[in-house]
Amino acid sequence: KRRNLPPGPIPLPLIGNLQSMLLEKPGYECFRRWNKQFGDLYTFWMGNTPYVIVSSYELMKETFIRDGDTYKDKFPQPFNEKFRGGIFGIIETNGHLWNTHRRFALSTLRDFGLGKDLMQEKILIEVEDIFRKYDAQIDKDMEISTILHNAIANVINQTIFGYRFDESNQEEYKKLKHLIEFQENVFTSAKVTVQVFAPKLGKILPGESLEDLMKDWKNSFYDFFNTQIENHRQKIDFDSEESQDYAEAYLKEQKKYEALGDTELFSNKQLSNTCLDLWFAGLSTTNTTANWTICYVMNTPGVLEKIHDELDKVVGSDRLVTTADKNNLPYMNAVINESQRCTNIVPINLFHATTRDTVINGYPVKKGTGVIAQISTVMLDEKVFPEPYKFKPERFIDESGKLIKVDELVPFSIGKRQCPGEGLARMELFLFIANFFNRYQISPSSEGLPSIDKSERVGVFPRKFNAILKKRHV
Ligand code: HEM
Repeated sequence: KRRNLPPGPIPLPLIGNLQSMLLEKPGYECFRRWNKQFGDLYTFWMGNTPYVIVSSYELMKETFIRDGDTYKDKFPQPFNEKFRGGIFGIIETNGHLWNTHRRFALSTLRDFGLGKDLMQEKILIEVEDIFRKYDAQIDKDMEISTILHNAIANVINQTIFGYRFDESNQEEYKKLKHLIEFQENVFTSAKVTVQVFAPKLGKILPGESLEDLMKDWKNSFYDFFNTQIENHRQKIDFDSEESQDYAEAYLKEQKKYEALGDTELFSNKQLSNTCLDLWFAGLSTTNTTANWTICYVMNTPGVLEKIHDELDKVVGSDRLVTTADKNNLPYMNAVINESQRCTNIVPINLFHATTRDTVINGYPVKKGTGVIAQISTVMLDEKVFPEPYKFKPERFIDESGKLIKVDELVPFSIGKRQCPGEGLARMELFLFIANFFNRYQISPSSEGLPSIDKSERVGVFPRKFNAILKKRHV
């Protein structure tokens, strides 16, 4: 089976090369090594399945961008199909279903004011809310990450279902947070990773089966999404032009399609799964990045002072920082860029499949072969980012103090599947982080600095940490 594929590390029976990823946490170091050993293109085996790894920006441009249609499908994962009861949503679907729903999600996000003031207003309500919560504990040793998580959950839930998690529904929020943490802890363990990606080996491992582990968790999530959708269905006014949230917009679109006799494309199952995709993809990613940004800044001498210097020159008070300030805050943007690069949330990107027979770097690659744009190693390439494990925002600033655009900064991936939430995520990261540092001086709690060690788990997850905040403008 290996003969015609680009050469790569020798796979072991049943597990393939998965063990390297699991042993070298958080999971990208083996890919960096193989990149040096085999070059920009090699084959990595997850269980019995080969994936062709594209591992330089230049080759990604040639494949995923210039020949985007060839790389736009997702490689089917039986686990996902079992979990969802079919192939639904945006992340896992292909063809017309995927294309229609991706476009619908993008245009709905745009209608909700992404790039305009409407979305900013929603995020700034959350910024003011976290200020109230942090202000109540000023000068005390306090937990930083939960308040931030609640705010980011509010932005996505407001966008999808039109309401926030405030004092009145904290129980619901806590339950959801618990489910997300369960996913972050259990579903990323070595055993579960083997069960998902090397199922033949996974089946013979002792302990709970994947199905048993998944059952309650899956039911609780779908219950939440289905309840929200049912509530919307009961309240919806199909005659109103404007929609308040994604679920409402979807139900209206569903009605239009039904009137044309199509009950498949905008189905109920597709709605709950699209909500699941947006909710998950929108919350964990943004929260993890924002959370690590604070950790990196606290751990890197000199950065906080530079952030404050710039904010004092440009903002100069405790007024809210808005997107209108963004272009005047190059250092702040550089901090966020560097944080996205260092946080590097996906040690291995999502699994694509070729839509036709093709040739990459002279190797014939058959239609339906797994192919991955290895973005995490591109962002750790020392030729582009010297001392890649060091947090150095200056690498994004030129001699005249301007922000430099570096093509190899690709946290949102590239090509036809590039993250559709990028605009929202960027806006959130800027508004939450710039406002946080503008309002507060942060210092370590009695427990010391938050950890930036990633060697405990496969994957990158938010840190729980305490710190002491003081107001900078009194
Ligand atoms: C810092 C924040 C975020 C990062 C780093 C991030 C990163 C990514 C990456 C690497 C992919 C995989 C692309 C590929 O298959 O090549 C992706 C896909 C996706 N993201 Fe994000 N994302 C973020 C925030 C968001 C937000 C806020 C949303 C929703 C509002 C979102 C929704 C999605 C969806 C639906 C996909 C699947 C797209 C498709 O398959 O067509 N993401 N994201």
